[in-house]
Amino acid sequence: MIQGEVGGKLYTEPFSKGVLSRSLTRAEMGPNKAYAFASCIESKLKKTSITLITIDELVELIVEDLRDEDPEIADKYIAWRKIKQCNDPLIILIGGASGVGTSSIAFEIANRLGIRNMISTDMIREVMRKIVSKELSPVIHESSFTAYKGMRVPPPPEFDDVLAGFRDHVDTVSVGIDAVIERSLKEGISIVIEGVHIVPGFIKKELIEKDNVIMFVLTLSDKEVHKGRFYSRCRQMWARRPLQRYLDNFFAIRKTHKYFESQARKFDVKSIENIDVVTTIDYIIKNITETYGGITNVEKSESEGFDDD
Ligand SMILES: Nc1ncnc2c1ncn2[C@@H]1O[C@H](COP(=O)(O)OP(=O)(O)O)[C@@H](O)[C@H]1O
Ligand SMILES: O=C(O)[C@@H](COP(=O)(O)O)OP(=O)(O)O
Repeated sequence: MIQGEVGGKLYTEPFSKGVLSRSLTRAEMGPNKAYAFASCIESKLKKTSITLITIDELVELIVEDLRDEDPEIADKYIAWRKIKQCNDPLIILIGGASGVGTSSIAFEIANRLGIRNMISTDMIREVMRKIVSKELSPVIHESSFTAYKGMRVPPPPEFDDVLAGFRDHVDTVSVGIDAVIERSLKEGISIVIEGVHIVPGFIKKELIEKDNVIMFVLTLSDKEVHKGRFYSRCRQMWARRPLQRYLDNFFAIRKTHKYFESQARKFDVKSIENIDVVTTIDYIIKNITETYGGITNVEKSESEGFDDD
């Protein structure tokens, strides 16, 4: 039996190969290998006369064997456990101009960390559009990069139209994003929020200053690579968004991209060139472990938003 602790209370449960292999896949071990490894750990436990082992002792045993099997996976497993053991819910914000890959990366990060809640800011905006009429806020009824077309009073000539519209659009949607963050903190739910509206400088200061609210910005400095992402996105069978619209507005989208870069610098938000998915994910996980993983060390329960493994 395994002995763990939740909120100061001890509990015991049988060893499960399924639970352990799921944790190992979070550390990027292939599913078959993970199941085989978990079976070896089970046999090892059966061979000893120990009938009760604490979670910490079990983890020590796993890490020892993992180090022999694959040191890189051992490090990833340790990093993942560190994040999972923190007391507070984790709010991960991933922003970037349209097409840079925020939804793809957010999905992978949520998977890796076992976070079951994820929302795109496009969805938050869609709810807001039902509440706020086009007459009242024309900008949020546009895309972020065409928002300038909805501005009732055009910006003074010294301002860039696209960026003035973008800022207005993001500022409005940020009210909804703040609400999702506040609710997640109140309920103790970990969540990944992603999209073009996650812009440094726009989320409420008191929220973004929390250690467990962590923002990243994705970039693609090569504009041809960026353009290519719209082609690959629109090739997917289920994609319903017309390629031409993004190509026609590509110049405006690049302006917002530049704005993301400068805001990230100004507000000291980590920005990552999203060239290779694995590199981007590893960077984000490493960063979260370093900035947040070392804070507290109380076992998390399932209700706090992570998968129970
Ligand atoms: N690191 C990456 N390497 C290669 N392709 C990527 C990467 N990140 C995203 N993509 C692809 O680029 C396209 C746009 O990504 P998506 O996540 O939809 O962007 P966004 O949500 O920022 O608009 C998708 O087809 C996606 O599969
Ligand atoms: O407003 C915008 O910039 C895009 C963001 O979506 P992503 O490209 O980031 O998914 O939404 P759209 O109006 O094109 O549906």
